[in-house]
Amino acid sequence: MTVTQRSSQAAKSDPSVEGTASRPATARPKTATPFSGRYNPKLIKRISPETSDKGAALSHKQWTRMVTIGAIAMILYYTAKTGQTNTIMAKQSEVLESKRYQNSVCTPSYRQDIEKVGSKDCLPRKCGRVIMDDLLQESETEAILALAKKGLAQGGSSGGASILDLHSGALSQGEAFINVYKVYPDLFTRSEFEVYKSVKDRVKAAVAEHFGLNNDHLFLSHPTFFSRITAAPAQTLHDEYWHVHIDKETYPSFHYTSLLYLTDFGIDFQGGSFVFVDAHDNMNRTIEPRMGRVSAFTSGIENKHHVERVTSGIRYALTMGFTCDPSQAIPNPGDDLP
Ligand SMILES: O=C(O)CCC(=O)C(=O)O
Ligand SMILES: [Fe+2]
Repeated sequence: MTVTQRSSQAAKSDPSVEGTASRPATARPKTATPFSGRYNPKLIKRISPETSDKGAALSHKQWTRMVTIGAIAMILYYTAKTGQTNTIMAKQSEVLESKRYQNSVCTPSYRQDIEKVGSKDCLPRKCGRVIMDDLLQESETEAILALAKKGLAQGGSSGGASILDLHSGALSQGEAFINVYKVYPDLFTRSEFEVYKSVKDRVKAAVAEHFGLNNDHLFLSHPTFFSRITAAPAQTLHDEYWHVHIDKETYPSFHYTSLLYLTDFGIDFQGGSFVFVDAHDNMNRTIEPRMGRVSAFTSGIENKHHVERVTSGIRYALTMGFTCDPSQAIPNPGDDLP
């Protein structure tokens, strides 16, 4: 699947989201045919208000009122039921020409945690989230996807979610994990590790730049892993990726989380959107995965999120965690190759 094959449709409506416009991935052919019924604008001039409702059981005005009341009632019903409304921060079908971001206030405990374990140069200028579509080249993303596919093909969870951690070697197999380096010591090449390191370095520098950190005081941390998600039913708790969570609680060393998407929502898989669950304004903010799209966010309570269940196809992504705590830093995989 190449970038140009992806469909296009740009949308940006959340006023709290900042950043630049996007461009459609490709031009979508105009397929809409004019509506030929009585509300076709071309017909309006020919229908006078006096004659337009002649013979109708309900007048135009009454219909409009009924439809409006019905729509309001439905919106109120769903909002009251879930308490949340939804907006899309980045659609799969749009290409962000530069970063799109949303700032938020850091909680005191998040800042205190960084102050306790790391440099003050690792404190964010602001908390929040950012999405970038132009950080990596298509060839790099393709190489990373090929690496992920090759590694994950050697194992695989019996449920819907498999992981491959190139740092520890953990690879899902059945209902447990194997160490891929023990079972397949020569699986990955030096050049594969090099492209992985180069992508990681670029993402890390972009995280440092966006949040206003000194990159030398930010470190890659555990767990950093590839995920492959299918619609297969979960067999163990490891397969239940869809729960709402806070990364700082799930992965205590994380201060910043980044995600690199390797396949496309709506094309390679259905479902599987990433959703920020914002309590301050009862809003769910969705990022639709797009190949090569990078998102990053501060890992505290301000960025509660979950992944929607994948309903078909295969979703590949790379989760990379960054910490301010030098004692939690992990080395690059392949550094010990002869
Ligand atoms: O794959 C994603 O989009 C997010 C994964 C996630 O939330 C996590 O690994 O903590
Ligand atoms: Fe997460």
